[in-house]
Parts: sequence; C-alpha cells; structure tokens
Amino acid sequence: MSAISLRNVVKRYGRGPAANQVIHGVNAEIDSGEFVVIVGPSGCGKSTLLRMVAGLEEISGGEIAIADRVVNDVEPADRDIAMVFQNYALYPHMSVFENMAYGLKIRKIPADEIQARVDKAAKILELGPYLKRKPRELSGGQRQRVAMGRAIVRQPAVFLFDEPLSNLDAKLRAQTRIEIQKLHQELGITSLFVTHDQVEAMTLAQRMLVMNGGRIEQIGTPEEVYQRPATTFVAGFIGSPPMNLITGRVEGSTFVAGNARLPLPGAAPREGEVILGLRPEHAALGDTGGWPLRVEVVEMLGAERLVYGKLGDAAFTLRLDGTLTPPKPGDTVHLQADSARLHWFDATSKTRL
Ligand SMILES: Nc1ncnc2c1ncn2[C@@H]1O[C@H](COP(=O)(O)OP(=O)(O)OP(=O)(O)O)[C@@H](O)[C@H]1O
Repeated sequence: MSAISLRNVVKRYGRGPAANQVIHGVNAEIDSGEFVVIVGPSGCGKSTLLRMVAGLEEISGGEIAIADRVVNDVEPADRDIAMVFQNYALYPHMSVFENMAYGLKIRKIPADEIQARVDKAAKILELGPYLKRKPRELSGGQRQRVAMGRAIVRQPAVFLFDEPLSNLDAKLRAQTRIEIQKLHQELGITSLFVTHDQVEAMTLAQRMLVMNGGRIEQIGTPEEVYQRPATTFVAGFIGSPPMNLITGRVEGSTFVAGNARLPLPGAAPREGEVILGLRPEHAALGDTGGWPLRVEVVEMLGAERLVYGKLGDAAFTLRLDGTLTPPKPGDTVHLQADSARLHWFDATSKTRL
C-alpha cells in the first residue's frame, strides 16, 4: 500500500494565460513507514508540493492520495497528517504542555488521554522539565522539539516537515537530524521532509526525490543518487564540493576538452560530444602521465584539503586527504581516475549515458 501517491500533480498560480505553472506533472509513490526527502534548489517547487499534500494549496491538476484515499478535495484537518514548519508556529501565550495539547483539545480528546499522549511525547523528546515554560523561555532547538511533539501527539498517518531545521545553527541542526532519525526508527511514521540542503537530504532520507524547476530529476536511495546521478543537474547538486562536469568530445581513447587531451582509463560509452563527470574525491594523485592539473588554490579544511585548478581551460576540484603533502599553487599534478568512477552524460539532454 502506498502511504502517499502523487499522480501527474500539477500546480498553477493564477488563472488563464497569465497563470504561472510551477509543478509540471509530478509522479511518486511513497511507501508506508518510509522517510522520503524532497530536495532541490530554492524555487524548484518543493514547498508547494508539500503544501498540496497537506491541503494548504489547491491542486491544479492530477491526484494526491493518502492511504489510498484521494484527498484533492479533503480539508487539511481531515487528511490524517501533521505538519512541522520552519518557524515552529508555536502559540507564544501557551505553555509547552498547552501547545502540545491544543490540537487534541479542539478534537475533544478526553483530558486523561491528552495527558498520557503529551507525557509520552515529552519523554521521547526529553521535554519533561519544560512542560510549564512558555516558548520564549526555550532555546531554538527546544522550540523545534515542541513543534515535533505537537505533531507526534496527533498520531497521524503522515508527518510533513517543511525545512524544520533551517532556523537552527549548524551544531544543533546536526543534533536534531539525529533526533529525527531516532524518532522515525521508534515511531515508524511515514514522513515527507522538504529541504534545500543536500547534506540533510542524504543523511535523513531512505529515498530522496530530487527536484528542479517543478519536475522530478531523480527518485532513489541516497546511495543511488550519489553513485548514479540520472542527470547533470543531480550530479552537480548532490555531493559537496559538486562533481566536476567537463564538456568535450570522445575521440577513441582520448577525451578532448578545449585544448586538453586527456587519456581515458577505459572505454567511453560513445564517440563524439559528451559531458564527463568525476567527483573531487574520486581522482588520485599519480607520479606521471594521467591528466595534468594546473593548481591555482589549495584550501585546508582539517580532515581534507581541496585543490582548485584547471585541466586545460576546464575548472577542476580535487579533494585530498588532509594528511598528504599538498601541491602548491603553480604546480602541475597528474590525476589518475578509475574508469568505473567516470560518469558520462549526453551533451544535449544532460541525461546519464
Ligand atoms: N502564492 C504564490 N503565487 C505565485 N507564485 C508562487 C506562490 N507561491 C510560490 N510561488 C512560486 O512557485 C515556485 C515554487 O515555490 P516554492 O516555495 O514551492 O519553492 P521551494 O522549492 O520550496 O523554494 P524555497 O526553498 O525557496 O522555499 C516559485 O517560483 C515561487 O515564486
């Protein structure tokens, strides 16, 4: 059974010829208990898609089903979902307990049941000592946990998260990511999580849905998306620093990019115009031969070093173990790449060959 089905989902803002289409026929099936992350750059339509699942935006075309029931015309309150927002949306005049209990109270859940559910959620989220405080007396991370607690007590079929970590500092964001993972392992509730942060997407997702310009570029596990990106967009978006992408021509066993002639370590999928991809972490330094990289800048990041340079005219980034003796600006180093690590894309359609 699919917990959430998106079938040819379309969104237009406005009507008639002036309408602005922002979602162009999205299809996806999310299994019961799955944690799926929608990731993509600002403006790609991920919040719009999530808000359509929540019922906060009208669906202009296609169908959305939750637990096999089409919900296009179902009110948000009747969709059996709970949403956690970026700004937490807590009531400032209510205590933590009251914030968590509010949604249950208006549903006329008996008081002892409310008490039991809030106590359980507070225990899971370690909010017990703060139940009497007001939101202003909490840290950002604690407020975020209250927002999650409010969603948990509802016992919904689906959790929807709209960039819930983006107001936290880097350290707290990493901690909260781990808490969300634990929560999912414990409760097993189907979750749809929106973020523009690819690290957040990679670490949280069982499957990720990579969006660009209102379309899905790829759906897959983090491993699939990292190891076999379906398009140059995905190749450049997932992974940090991004994959090196070089446009050129395959001529026999040589890749010609501008004035650089790079010997290929294995067979290319085709002759002629292509885009060659190689991740910064997948090139090694050799003694001679290989690809000559002219070093321009070297950055020390602690565990690793980033080397920025040029292969002919093409920019190239190399990631090295921080303990290795680094090359210096002005040096030419010799890159070795394993044939299995090369990615090939069609130069026109930008899809994987
Ligand atoms: N109410 C609206 N009226 C008209 N256009 C809108 C409206 N809301 C969003 N859009 C447009 O729809 C597109 C998708 O917006 P959306 O907020 O879904 O993107 P996003 O991927 O979530 O971006 P971000 O990460 O910046 O929040 C954008 O081009 C945006 O300008």
